Amino acid sequence: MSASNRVSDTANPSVDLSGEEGWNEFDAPSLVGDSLRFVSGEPDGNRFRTRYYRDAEQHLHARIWFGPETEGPPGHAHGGSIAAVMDEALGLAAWAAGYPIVVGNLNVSFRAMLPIKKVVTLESQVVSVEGRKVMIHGKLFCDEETVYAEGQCLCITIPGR
Ligand SMILES: CCCCCCCCCCCCCC(=O)SCCNC(=O)CCNC(=O)[C@H](O)C(C)(C)COP(=O)(O)OP(=O)(O)OC[C@H]1O[C@@H](n2cnc3c(N)ncnc32)[C@H](O)[C@@H]1OP(=O)(O)O
Repeated sequence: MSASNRVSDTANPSVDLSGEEGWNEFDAPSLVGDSLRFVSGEPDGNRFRTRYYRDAEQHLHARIWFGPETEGPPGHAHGGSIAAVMDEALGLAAWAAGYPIVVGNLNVSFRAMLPIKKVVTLESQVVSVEGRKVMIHGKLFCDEETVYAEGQCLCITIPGR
């Protein structure tokens, strides 16, 4: 990487994470404290910037900026960065729906390369609850034609929460 690229990568761009009409901002830290620091801990940083919302049906959505420090393949997000976002957001979706969980199993399908320095949308849905097993599905996309990743997340409720 050239020195000039490095300079532009460390600049602090302003990023628009605003939601859609009908979405209400969701105060995730008030629910789960510091547990979101790994992905969401640096709101002005160059890795991820995230903002969570819920719609009228209480489904969790997010606007997520994949910054230059998420890079894997040149110009595109590292698969692990996408998996980390899925882990946090789909786990949080279960918590937001009232299930205190940890993630037991997470499958991520990488459908298209995700350009860095781009804001994408995550949507999620609780698809089933059987005993302690809560299944959440989600996808990362920028429009109907462009889905970057899909996730299926099996969450297991933890006792005493
Ligand atoms: C402490 C929390 C603080 C706040 C956190 C805020 C989070 C914020 C948002 C989150 C962001 C971050 C999110 C994160 O990063 S969470 C961090 C990453 N996840 C972990 O570290 C979890 C590690 N694993 C465990 O702790 C245990 O294995 C758990 C608790 C998951 C289950 O062990 P436990 O001994 O308790 O239960 P059990 O073994 O009797 O199983 C019970 C049932 O579940 C089924 N099963 C279990 N595992 C799997 C599996 N892998 N695939 C398929 N099925 C599985 C099992 O068959 C059984 O089903 P059934 O036989 O009844 O039908």
